[in-house]
Amino acid sequence: MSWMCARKGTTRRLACVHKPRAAPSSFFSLDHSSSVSNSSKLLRSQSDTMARFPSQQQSRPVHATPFMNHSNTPSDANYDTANPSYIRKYLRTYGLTPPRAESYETQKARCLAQLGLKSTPIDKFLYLSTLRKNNVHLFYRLVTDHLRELTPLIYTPVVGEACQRWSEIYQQPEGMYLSWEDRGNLAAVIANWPQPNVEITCITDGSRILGLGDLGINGMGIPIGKLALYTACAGIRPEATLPLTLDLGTGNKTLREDPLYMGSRRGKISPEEEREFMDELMAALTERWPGIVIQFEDFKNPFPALERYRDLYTCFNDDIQGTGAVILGGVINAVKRAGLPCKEHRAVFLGAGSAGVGVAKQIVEFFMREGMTEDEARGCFYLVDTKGLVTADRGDKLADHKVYFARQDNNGEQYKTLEEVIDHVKPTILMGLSTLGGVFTPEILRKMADWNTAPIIFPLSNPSHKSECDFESAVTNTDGRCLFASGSPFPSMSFTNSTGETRTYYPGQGNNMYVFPGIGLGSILSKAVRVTDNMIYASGAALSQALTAEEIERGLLYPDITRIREVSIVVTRKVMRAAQDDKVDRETALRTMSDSDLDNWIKARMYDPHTEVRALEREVGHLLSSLGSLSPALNGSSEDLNGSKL
Ligand SMILES: NC(=O)c1ccc[n+]([C@@H]2O[C@H](COP(=O)([O-])OP(=O)(O)OC[C@H]3O[C@@H](n4cnc5c(N)ncnc54)[C@H](O)[C@@H]3O)[C@@H](O)[C@H]2O)c1
Ligand SMILES: O=C(O)C[C@H](O)C(=O)O
Ligand SMILES: [Mg+2]
Repeated sequence: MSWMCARKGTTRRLACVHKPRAAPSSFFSLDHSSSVSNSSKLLRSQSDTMARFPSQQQSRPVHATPFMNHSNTPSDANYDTANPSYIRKYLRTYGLTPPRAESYETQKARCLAQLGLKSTPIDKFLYLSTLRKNNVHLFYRLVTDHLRELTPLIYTPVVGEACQRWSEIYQQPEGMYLSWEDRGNLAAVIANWPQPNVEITCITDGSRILGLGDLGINGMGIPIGKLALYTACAGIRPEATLPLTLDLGTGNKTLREDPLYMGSRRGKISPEEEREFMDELMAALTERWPGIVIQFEDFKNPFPALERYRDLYTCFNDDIQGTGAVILGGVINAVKRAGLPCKEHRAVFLGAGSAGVGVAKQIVEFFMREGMTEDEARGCFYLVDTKGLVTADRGDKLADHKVYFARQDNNGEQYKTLEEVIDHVKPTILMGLSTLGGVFTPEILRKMADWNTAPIIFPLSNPSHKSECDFESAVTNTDGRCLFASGSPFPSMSFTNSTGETRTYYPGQGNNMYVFPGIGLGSILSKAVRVTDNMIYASGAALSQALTAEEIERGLLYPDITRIREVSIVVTRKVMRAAQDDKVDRETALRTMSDSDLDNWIKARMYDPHTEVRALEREVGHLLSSLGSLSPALNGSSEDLNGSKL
């Protein structure tokens, strides 16, 4: 599916113009002099893309290695109070932590108690950031064991406030910043990243952070938060992730005038300059880490970059494609529950941006797979932007990505407001991807309930206060009949409907966090040379099938969030199968593996923070026994006091 070629039948190929600038020899006085070279030029073809992968590329290691922090010294995770004494001695941290080797449960109890002492969400966010820095394995043990409670603190909604206040609350380096001023030298700057084996990066330029607008480099919270979920939900090792924020200027004048703002004061660079910068960036990233998966996030206009790079690099755009897939998963289930055939659905989308168009296109694909023609499927969609219903004869120049959905059947009439559009369409599906909190008013919700037995209502804008309506309003104004999913989490609620039945209602969280971890891991493990449309679709379809009987019984549209790690394995497998079907996988030996063997193979490669100390113990044990020097003085076990044997 070509995002920039919205007019049917046209295929616009963008010329790849890349003019690397020579790095001044004095740019950095570092011993790594990998400035942009000829070999880092934008790769031009599939065979070039294949050539990026060394033929002997190793499978990712299953064993644990001591975690290295950003200055390439042993990180504070090596001071884990769960480490038994002989590990502390091996790591030379013996004596530097209190003597007792603690169980995970004890550690977690302390962390949760400390977290409870923090009174505001941002204080909790900062506490967790510091914990991740101080003891990465403990942080992930805590997060994976308390996903429901902690995800909102490290991701949406709290990450939204963290981004708005990033330059005020900044405490420590946690990712990489690349500036327009660094152009020509991006490879040299990237060489500063201390981790040698990066497998995935999440990149933003901060220009559309959630529904909060242009936040410039303050958007760094997003790549950090997303990559934390890659680790927590799909087990990509923390040190294999690179949060990356581009300082390409900001259109946010308030930020530029804020003395604490940590980015450049320039206005946003032009689209042409951005393209030049991105060309160099993509080449530099893949030059250093040939197998890297590149995820674009929260760019204001992400369509040109996706179109330009999708066939050249292993990359995807989470807001267009990840969101499309996750909502596809929820819609497949909602359509089934609503009981209407696809062809009888009419979907109104408030918001015709990256997410709106990305979601609509995935559902078109679903309707087509259910037997409709492309024109019939497309005809079910009514997109609304700031100027009203997107029509072909509206009189303004439509952005390329909207043209595909422009209505031609409006008989010259233009519908300017959401209310006018929904009265005209009487939709069965109402989607919100507009950044306009509360715009699905009680009146609109009641109309949806009048027109439909089971209205599908997905207010998907983030964070919570940008949601087009909250769960309570949707339930109460539809008499509990809506099929609901929101981008940010809402609590479940008890409600008595008009027939006097009281029950608990559970909101769905239609957030791309259900799919991007699996898309990323599937691409890494299959060593995909590209991320294809089938891989994206497969992630959403897999998600729709991942519910248990009990979850279906509870009326859920998405699996319970506490099962997300388990669900990510299935999503990963389906993404890998789609990569195999499309023959973009390089780990071809996996093609003949059975599904259950492949699941086990995936699982064995997932980072599990609970087994890190045990894995380290095994590694040190093997090392010492192979040296024949496993002396009693080096023995020890958890919950022993360590100090007795030196
Ligand atoms: N739930 C998820 O997983 C998920 C994923 C991606 C994006 N989102 C959310 O979706 C929202 C939109 O993201 P995007 O990337 O599409 O942004 P975008 O800027 O590309 O698109 C926003 C769209 O909303 C429209 N809009 C804005 N104000 C409007 C108004 N007053 N009336 C009518 N339309 C209006 C714009 O015209 C545009 O079409 C954000 O809040 C984002 O957080 C959610
Ligand atoms: O970041 C999220 O929570 C989802 C999505 O990518 C967004 O931009 O809102
Ligand atoms: Mg996003």
